[in-house]
Amino acid sequence: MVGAAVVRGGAVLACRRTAPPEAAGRWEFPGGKVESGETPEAALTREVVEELGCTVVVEHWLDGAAAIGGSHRLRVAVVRLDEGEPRPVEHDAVRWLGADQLDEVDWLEPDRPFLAELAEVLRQDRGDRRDR
Ligand SMILES: Nc1nc2c([nH]c(=O)n2[C@H]2C[C@H](O)[C@@H](COP(=O)(O)OP(=O)(O)OP(=O)(O)O)O2)c(=O)[nH]1
Repeated sequence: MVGAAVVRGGAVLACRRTAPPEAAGRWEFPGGKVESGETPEAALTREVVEELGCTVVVEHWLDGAAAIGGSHRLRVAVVRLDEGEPRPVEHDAVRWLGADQLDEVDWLEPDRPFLAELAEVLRQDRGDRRDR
């Protein structure tokens, strides 16, 4: 599984799931399964088009991988918006969260190990903007 941390202006786009019932209302990175013959980067950009209707460019992968269930693992990459404005297709809400707001939503458990490094990326991103 791959997840996309869409970063813009020091904030990341968190998306609220609608299914299955035990995950509905909880927050995640847009993404999904890497299909056979597909690179993780291609899977990520495909899933973002499907779920948010916009294109992204993969910047870098965050450290580590989180176990999902018994047999899957989740990797998360920082991505940048390319064409279009993200709008939820499958999710019922999206929120832009700054570094200090990441704990304001109830993330799916496998996403949590990525949040500390992501907070650093967001702080850096905000700093870069101020310098411009
Ligand atoms: N997309 C996504 N899935 C996550 C995250 N964290 C996490 O535990 N998961 C789990 C929930 C699901 O069990 C599984 C991904 O399911 P999914 O429905 O989004 O992906 P999929 O590829 O099966 O679905 P689809 O896009 O092909 O319809 O990974 C996350 O940040 N993003």
